[in-house]
Amino acid sequence: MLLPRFSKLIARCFGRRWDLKENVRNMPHTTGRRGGMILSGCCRERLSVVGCFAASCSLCTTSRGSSRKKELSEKKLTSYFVDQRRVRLAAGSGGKGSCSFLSEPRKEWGGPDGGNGGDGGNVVIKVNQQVKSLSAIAPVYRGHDGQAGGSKNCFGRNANTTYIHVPVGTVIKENGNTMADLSREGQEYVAVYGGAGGKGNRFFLSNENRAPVTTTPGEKGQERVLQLELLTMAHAGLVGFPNAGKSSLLRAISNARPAVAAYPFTTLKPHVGIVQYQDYEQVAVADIPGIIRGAHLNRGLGVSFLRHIERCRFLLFVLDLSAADPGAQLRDLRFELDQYEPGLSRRPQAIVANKIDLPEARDSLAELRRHEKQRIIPVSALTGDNVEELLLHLRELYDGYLEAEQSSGMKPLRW
Ligand SMILES: Nc1nc2c(ncn2[C@@H]2O[C@H](COP(=O)(O)OP(=O)(O)OP(=O)(O)O)[C@@H](O)[C@H]2O)c(=O)[nH]1
Ligand SMILES: [Mg+2]
Repeated sequence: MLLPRFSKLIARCFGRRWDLKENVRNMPHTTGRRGGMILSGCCRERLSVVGCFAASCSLCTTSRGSSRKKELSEKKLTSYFVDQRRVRLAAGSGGKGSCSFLSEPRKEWGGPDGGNGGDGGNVVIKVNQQVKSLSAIAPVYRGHDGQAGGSKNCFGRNANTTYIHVPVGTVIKENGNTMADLSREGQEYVAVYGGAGGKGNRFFLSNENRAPVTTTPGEKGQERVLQLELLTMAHAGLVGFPNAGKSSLLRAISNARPAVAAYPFTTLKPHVGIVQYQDYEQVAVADIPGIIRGAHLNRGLGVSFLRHIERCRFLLFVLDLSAADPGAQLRDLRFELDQYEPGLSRRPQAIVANKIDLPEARDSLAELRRHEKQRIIPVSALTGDNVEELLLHLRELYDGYLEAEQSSGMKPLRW
């Protein structure tokens, strides 16, 4: 019996009688087991020292009320944006044919009855609007194999198709050649075909051979290695140097909430914001990570994000009026775009001169206007000054795009 022995010990430690029945719940660090009491090692010490603050003692920490929810590691909090993936695809093989002969009472030579195998499953790449990046794409996909044939002329079941869900705007390439451009919701591309099922011995029955034992195995499924590339789908792309205020501008004109901070390369993945007009037209604007001089040589974030500009129907060059030479910024941006794809900088565009609220901005704007013939829209993403002019110009660009698409018989991209 443990209880009387511990009551004596406790009473000796605290110099007074300890009524166990009343103080069981107040007793420090005790756990019950079949009516008896056991003390943890650290709590035994506590009885003699009075006061245990060992952090490793879970019972003590609980009694001090300091149990906090375990914080998530930084790794778990970070969401990765993946816009490129290489996948190996193998379709399912066909099921093998069966070799069997019917044998029933009074039907000893019932003849061959082995069924054919089922076809292997295809692997299909399908657009799903809920998927936003290629991060969930596995490196290898294997289709299901067809079921083998059975006796009594039972055919094996065809395998189900394996679907790989990708975001809108995924381009499928093989050895650098574009195989498919999935730009509409629900669009599918059969990447690899499953093998045909094998033949059972019933298939080989003929007048010459009344008892064939021949069967064929199922065909192997097709195998391919494909590159998946995600190109952000948007009408307009915000192109500018780091810190020019692209994310701030997207916040000012849409409901998107990309991070804004006073250091370069705050934005590390493209964000798409939707600008809503009163006639229910919606223009998608993409905030592309900052581009610096030499981006085509992989400086800064490199060419990886220039790819996203490729899909934008028109461009909004965002210049920082607080920087030394905004004209040079514009020249560098155009140069980088042309290095990536010749003629990319000549897409329909608007030049947005940001940070007009700053005192030095007026001079920079005048200087910029002197060298640039094109229309320049001065705005302040921070205070919202003159954002209306930008919205009107954006709508003009959008209407121009709709007209161009309709006149060429194409279906314009609508959000
Ligand atoms: N005064 C002023 N500051 C601005 C304006 N627009 C943006 N900023 C500031 O400029 C800094 C950079 O803004 P961001 O919107 O993060 O710039 P960004 O172009 O998205 O930068 P990256 O994501 O690094 O490419 C932030 O401190 C903003 O508060 C503006 O119109 N006026
Ligand atoms: Mg940004």
